[in-house]
Amino acid sequence: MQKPINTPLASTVDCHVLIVEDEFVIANDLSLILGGAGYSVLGVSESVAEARGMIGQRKPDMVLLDIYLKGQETGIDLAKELEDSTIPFIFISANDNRSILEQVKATQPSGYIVKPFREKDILTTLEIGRYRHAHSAELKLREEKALQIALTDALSEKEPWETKLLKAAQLLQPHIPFDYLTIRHQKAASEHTYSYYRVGFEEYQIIRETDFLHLTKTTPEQLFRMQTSLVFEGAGRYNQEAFDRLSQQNPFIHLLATNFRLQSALVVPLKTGQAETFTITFLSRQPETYLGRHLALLERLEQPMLLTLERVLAFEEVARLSEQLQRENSYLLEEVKTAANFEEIIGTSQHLLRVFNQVSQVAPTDTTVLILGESGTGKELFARAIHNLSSRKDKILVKINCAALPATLIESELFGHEKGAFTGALDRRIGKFELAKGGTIFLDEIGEMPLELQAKLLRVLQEKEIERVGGNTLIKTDVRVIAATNRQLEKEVAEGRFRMDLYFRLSTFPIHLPPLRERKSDIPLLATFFAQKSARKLGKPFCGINDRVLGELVNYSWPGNIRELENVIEQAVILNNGQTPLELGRPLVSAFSVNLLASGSGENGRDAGALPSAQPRDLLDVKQIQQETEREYILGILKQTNGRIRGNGGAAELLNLKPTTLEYRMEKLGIRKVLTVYNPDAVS
Ligand SMILES: Nc1ncnc2c1ncn2[C@@H]1O[C@H](COP(=O)(O)OP(=O)(O)OP(=O)(O)O)[C@@H](O)[C@H]1O
Repeated sequence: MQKPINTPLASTVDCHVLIVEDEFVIANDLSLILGGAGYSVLGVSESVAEARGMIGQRKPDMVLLDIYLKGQETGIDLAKELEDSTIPFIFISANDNRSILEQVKATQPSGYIVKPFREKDILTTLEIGRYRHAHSAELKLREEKALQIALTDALSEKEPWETKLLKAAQLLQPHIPFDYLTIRHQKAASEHTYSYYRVGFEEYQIIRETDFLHLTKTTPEQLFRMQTSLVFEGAGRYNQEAFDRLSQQNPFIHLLATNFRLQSALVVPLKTGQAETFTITFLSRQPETYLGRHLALLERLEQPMLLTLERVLAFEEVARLSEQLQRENSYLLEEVKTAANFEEIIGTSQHLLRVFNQVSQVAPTDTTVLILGESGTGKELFARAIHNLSSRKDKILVKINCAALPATLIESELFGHEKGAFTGALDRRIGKFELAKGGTIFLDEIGEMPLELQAKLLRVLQEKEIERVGGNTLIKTDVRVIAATNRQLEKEVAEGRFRMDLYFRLSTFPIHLPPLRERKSDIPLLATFFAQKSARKLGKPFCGINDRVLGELVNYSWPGNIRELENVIEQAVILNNGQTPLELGRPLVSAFSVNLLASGSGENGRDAGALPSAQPRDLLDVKQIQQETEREYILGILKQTNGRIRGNGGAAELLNLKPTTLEYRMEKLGIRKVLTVYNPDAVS
């Protein structure tokens, strides 16, 4: 419940009264009456201009005001200014013309005394006037305090800015009227404008940028240019000619004025300590809406609003950072799982030593690196090594597999998106490029990137700027890019699936990782390393690898490269009793063949088995190896299904192929269908 208002009036000595009266005798009379009652008379002015001068020197606590004065201006003109400056005034006039009285009433005087007057009339009206003024001043103060609290609450709510600011606008309306309100929020690298159009008593239409462009027939570029030319250094009110001038100087205000028939404005820029600015512009259809008291109210609200905004922004920043931290954290957890130090790259073959040299050369620079090599040759491992040997090693390495995401999602995954950028974009999300700030981004399977996105990636590499999906601002990036592919990018370029310009941009420093079959001397080392690692993981003793087994490993062609070797050894360790040297648990049939089979079946329109006959020698060898591997793999599956091709659990189903396609491939690979009963000796 509110406390009853009972403000004691200041003593008459402390009440300074200005008399604005051009008749000397009356003015003198008034001075004597006031002086006799103990009031301090500030002075007597004969004209509005003179009164203004005196008020400028010292603000009176009360003005006794005649209507007709010396000069052009009347007491009513001055009354408007007094009201605006919240100086109470009492009219003293002999005028009883009705229209004049109407005008007098509109100025909300604290009293009205008709000439000729008695001393008693003057002193009583003065007393009542002072009391009413003090009373309403306190009421206003309370109202203002309540407004301040309500604004703080509205702005602190956990809602989007658009909703919060609408609530704040609704709260301000009874105090500062407007027909159109725009709030422009500028940050270092981005900005957003919120606009509200009053369409009913308490009804507002949110004017979003697209609506605005449509309504005003403007292009986004034009709007951006107009808005950026709009700079308000301080608060100001613009009525009548001042508004016309503002609108002439300022194309954005002009656009608003013509499209929404606006005629006056009140502007206040709020600059936060985080170097963000909120420029609030109230606009009205009336030519003289904004008074000094509106501006004064805004100036009084400025500090509390700034404090609230700074707090809310700081809170948002903390939330953003903690989200970033959480993301980084989940990456780091993944990192722990896949951690691989440079020392853990095993191999002493000439091929590998050459790669080590290249890695040490390029790692400390910020150069983009393209790692080429078959699947499982260690591309990711080397990407991590490059990151770990660079000055960015204490920052995050973010990996993105371009083949694992649907084309429609890669862009948002890489660059992030704004809320509402597409169906399902419920929140703003930062992309991997932003996440990798200061660190490295590893774009695995770059050859799978859709053409349209390749253009955007090229721009990012050249300009070092990204744009979120659905966003309209460019964000600076500081990220080193390492890309990898198992495709022959030159062939992809020749066939129009990969942009040549991006290829050249990426291949500034290419590193070719040799397939395992070309560095057989590393196989025993790697096998022993993986066996020890698995044994440690499983808590088993390791008794070495049988020589015969090592021989088998060295002679195998390893189409799945090191990953396949690692899997084979891990299985062998699982099956090993921990007391005898390692034996292979199964014949060497490559799991990697699934990929070959898939690409060979023409799913992506890329037939691995359909190389043109004029290929160089080494490519033909590859083709033979692929066919051999595919043959082995199909045989392996047929063994599992006891030779059954069709139906539930048949080889075609396991291979995710149509039975006729499988039969066709089997025929091509020389596998005959007589294999109906599993006979391990016959197949291995
Ligand atoms: N020289 C090496 N020493 C030790 N481990 C290795 C070596 N090269 C690769 N590996 C291991 O082999 C596995 C496959 O390597 P990685 O994932 O880096 O290959 P990739 O070329 O990126 O494969 P893909 O093209 O299929 O993504 C990983 O477990 C990696 O740790």
